[in-house]
Amino acid sequence: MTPTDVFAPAKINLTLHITGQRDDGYHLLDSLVVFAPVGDVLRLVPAAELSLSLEGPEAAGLPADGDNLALRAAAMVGDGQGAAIALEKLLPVASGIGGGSADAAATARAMLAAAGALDEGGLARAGTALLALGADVPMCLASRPVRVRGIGERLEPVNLPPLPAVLVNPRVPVSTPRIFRSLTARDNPPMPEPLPEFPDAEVLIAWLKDMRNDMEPAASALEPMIGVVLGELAALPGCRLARMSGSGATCFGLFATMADAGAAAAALRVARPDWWIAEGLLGDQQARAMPRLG
Ligand SMILES: C[C@@](CO)(OP(=O)(O)O)[C@H](O)COP(=O)(O)OP(=O)(O)OC[C@H]1O[C@@H](n2ccc(N)nc2=O)[C@H](O)[C@@H]1O
Ligand SMILES: Nc1ncnc2c1ncn2[C@@H]1O[C@H](COP(=O)(O)OP(=O)(O)O)[C@@H](O)[C@H]1O
Repeated sequence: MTPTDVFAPAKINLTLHITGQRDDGYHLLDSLVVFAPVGDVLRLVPAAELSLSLEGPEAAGLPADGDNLALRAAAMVGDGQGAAIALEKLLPVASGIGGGSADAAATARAMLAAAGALDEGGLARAGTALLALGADVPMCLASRPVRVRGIGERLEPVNLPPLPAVLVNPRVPVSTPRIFRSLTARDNPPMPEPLPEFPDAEVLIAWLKDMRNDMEPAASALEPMIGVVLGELAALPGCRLARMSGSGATCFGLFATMADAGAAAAALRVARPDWWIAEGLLGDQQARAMPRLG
């Protein structure tokens, strides 16, 4: 293995319909998922054994041992290969944007690449195995716009126009199982089948307004700060839609242009210096930086 840098982009659930529950308690989803140009960065260097070091502004409190999802993924797909993994943690933890799953997926891609197995078959096998680490891992392995069903293992690529967005986390960690447990309805309608065509961002945003995140009411009830974030995002000039991602607390605002999104993010940074705020084009394949191999 030569030193390898990989990008682990944030996952955004543009929609998150909870459509049922399996006998084992896991919930069935129907979710439109895109990836953001903001994410964690990992460097893998050849070594005799697997090890992990953590750095970056969001690393505090993360496990650096065998509980870390990056290390667990490396052990599961690495076929005995060693690697010194340096994780620069830039995404807030437990925030509805799948940072741990993204780290696991990015590490797995790098290990597969090193083993010469970064192909459709290798990725599919890794997705099946790594579902045990988190229902978000298969979608993070895809790292492109997808419609996600099942508990997170059924993926269908979709073509979406890139969406100018502002991401906001009010620094309230949210436990995913806790929000799932507190849902009052678990049999909500899915998205339409098939999905319509989305010729541009305006059409997509108009359609998204009729869709939902079914975890948003329960999460906002447990963490009222989520409602505050949604209100402040919606009030920013040019914001077309404000919604929560995943089980929260990160929310996104969608805008017509990146100029609007940038101005909104700048204004919010002044008003809310303690919040985690990022802007960028969601689902922009040009901005996708993974894997940067070699
Ligand atoms: C809600 C979503 C939407 O993308 O995102 P996040 O909020 O985590 O980002 C995911 O489904 C979360 O996936 P992930 O965070 O990987 O969940 P896991 O670690 O597999 O599961 C944590 C717990 O959430 C519950 N869980 C998870 C996924 C699912 N489809 N149904 C569930 O009921 C289970 O109680 C499980 O024990
Ligand atoms: N590399 C990692 N990055 C983030 N969280 C991790 C990682 N490894 C293990 N975890 C654990 O996984 C849990 C979920 O974290 P995360 O993936 O950030 O949540 P979410 O999907 O809600 O954004 C946290 O409790 C955290 O301690």
